[in-house]
Amino acid sequence: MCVRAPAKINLGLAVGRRQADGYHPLATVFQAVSLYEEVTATPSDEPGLTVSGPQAERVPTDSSNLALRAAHLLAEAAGVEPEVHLHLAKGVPVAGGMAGGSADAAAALVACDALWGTGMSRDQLLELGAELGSDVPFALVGQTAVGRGRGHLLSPAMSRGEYHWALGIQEQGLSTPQVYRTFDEILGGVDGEPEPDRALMQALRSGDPEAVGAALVNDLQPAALELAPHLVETLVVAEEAGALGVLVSGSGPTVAALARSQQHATTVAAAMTAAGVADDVRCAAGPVGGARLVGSSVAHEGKG
Ligand SMILES: C[C@](O)(CO)[C@H](O)COP(=O)(O)OP(=O)(O)OC[C@H]1O[C@@H](n2ccc(N)nc2=O)[C@H](O)[C@@H]1O
Ligand SMILES: Nc1ncnc2c1ncn2[C@@H]1O[C@H](COP(=O)(O)OP(=O)(O)OP(=O)(O)O)[C@@H](O)[C@H]1O
Repeated sequence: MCVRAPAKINLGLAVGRRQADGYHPLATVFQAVSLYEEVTATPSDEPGLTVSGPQAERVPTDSSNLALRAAHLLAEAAGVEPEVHLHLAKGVPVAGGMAGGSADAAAALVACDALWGTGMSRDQLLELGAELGSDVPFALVGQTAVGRGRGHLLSPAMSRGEYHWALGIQEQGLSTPQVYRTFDEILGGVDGEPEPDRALMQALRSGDPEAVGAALVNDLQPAALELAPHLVETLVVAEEAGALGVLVSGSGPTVAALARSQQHATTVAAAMTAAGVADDVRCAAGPVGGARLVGSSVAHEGKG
């Protein structure tokens, strides 16, 4: 079974004060974008995991891997043996703030569910996803959604139009817990429940990319910039190339620049490359759907 799951950009990320459980209450607006992880699940009496892609060597292949954890959690919930080999073809930057590991977990849940015929409901898969990580439920549903709680309680957000992004990727990732710790030190968050940005929600409803660009907001950005100050230059170069809005995605360090069109996204990406302010650049569009089956093992083998 082969399943594809998308990366995300947090168009808005409002972060409240750290709770007793160590997590922060969020009001985030996720958009799923067209960078994908592909997870292939094959029945095997020698369970294991292999990884391919440009940053494959940075991904753990032991039991800490989120995709393996997802397979084990599903097997336990369904009462089956986790006799599966997983292959991850990574298209999302590792530790980049775009939820690549979460996409792997979501894809592994859907692939193993199909392989084992567990018959889990969508809500059961979402619950298992939330146990694995705050961003996993969104990788299952995709499109545009508001995330509350730890980011795992989703409601669909009205959004019109297609959005084109230029992404500035860094070789050196940022640790999500460390970015939240730095946020605690320098800002701390406000008391009470954070709310999604009204201007952003309105801009998405009207499908106005200029207004969406102007409303992009990330409370974690100052913390990410504290830990990786060179990202300021990446933001400035993208802005000067005419981006409608620029921000650090989630916990960073990937910089997301909203462009006017697909062609303009290529121009902004080229400006980041020329200025040497990103180790790699990619273009992507959103919103796109969540984790879905793209082939069975028979079709996969047929392709050689
Ligand atoms: C930055 C975001 O990507 C924005 O969507 C997410 O908040 C992070 O989601 P994630 O990587 O799936 O995070 P998890 O695996 O659930 O948590 C990793 C760590 O991030 C911190 N964390 C995460 C989510 C949250 N609402 N508050 C937090 O403080 C905690 O230190 C936690 O131990
Ligand atoms: N399948 C996986 N792919 C990548 N990293 C994984 C995976 N499983 C566990 N990890 C570990 O998790 C860390 C964060 O990985 P990930 O690529 O999901 O970060 P991220 O995109 O910044 O996450 P988020 O945006 O959800 O905070 C990695 O540095 C790695 O040690």
